[in-house]
Amino acid sequence: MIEFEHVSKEYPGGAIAVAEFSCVVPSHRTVVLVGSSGSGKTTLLRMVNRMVDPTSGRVLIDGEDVRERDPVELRRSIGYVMQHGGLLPHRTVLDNVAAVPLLTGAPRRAARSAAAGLLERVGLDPALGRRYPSQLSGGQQQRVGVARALAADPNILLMDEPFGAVDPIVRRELQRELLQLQSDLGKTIVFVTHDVEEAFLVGDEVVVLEAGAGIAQRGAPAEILAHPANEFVRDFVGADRAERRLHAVDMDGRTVAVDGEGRTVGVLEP
Ligand SMILES: Nc1ncnc2c1ncn2[C@@H]1O[C@H](COP(=O)(O)OP(=O)(O)OP(=O)(O)O)[C@@H](O)[C@H]1O
Repeated sequence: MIEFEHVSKEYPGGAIAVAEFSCVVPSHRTVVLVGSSGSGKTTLLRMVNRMVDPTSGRVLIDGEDVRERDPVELRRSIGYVMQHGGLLPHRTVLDNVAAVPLLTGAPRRAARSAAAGLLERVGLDPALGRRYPSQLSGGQQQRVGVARALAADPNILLMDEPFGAVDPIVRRELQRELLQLQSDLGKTIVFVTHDVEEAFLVGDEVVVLEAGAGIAQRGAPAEILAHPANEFVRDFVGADRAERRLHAVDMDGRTVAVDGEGRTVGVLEP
């Protein structure tokens, strides 16, 4: 479990990125922080692995203040996936995935064979392990980023716009694969995105942020869509958009769902 307790962050120069943010991320759940650019999402994420220390307030992991932990050891114990993969360009894919286990003393052979297994787990041919990151597509690089984050078998995964740099079709595939992975592995995931559709797809819970990481609403996707807390959330999640407004139409004994633009989007199960 991760707890943010009244955390604030003022950067040198006076930018208040986060103001008094409190939130609990339950173990084995995916909580998505969604908000527009500059709302403080990355700052919050980086407080968990101490890449950013809050100006005030605390972040606790399983009850322990992260400031009690050694930052390097803490970072190695938490998986972190960045938008552009963050892979080391001069290391092979396999060595990128094995990097943290090697740093923490795993034998080379075991680390590499575990890394090959992780490549398969994220849907890549282990033969790609011999290539360098620049010899992979954007989607493949993101998969390597996920494999690398999983390599130390962390309980916590931090994902910062992990699929932001790939085309929409690959993005959809990666999102689905993450859901599958999560149903197998049950990590505690904090996922940052500015894309509401992505937030609703991958999140067990979604936290909609305003400027300064103010919580506009927090809840399951269905709760937020059904009962947006205010105009800001209603607008942000597009609750009134035509494709979200479905109605039922009888069609020869079956009921089909039709959206606000008249498009048939599915059949309701009896
Ligand atoms: N190192 C820094 N020094 C000064 N100001 C910063 C620093 N990092 C972030 N900020 C400011 O803090 C605010 C929040 O930034 P943050 O990156 O956390 O937002 P975000 O929601 O992740 O944005 P994006 O979606 O654009 O990545 C912004 O106004 C940003 O300019």
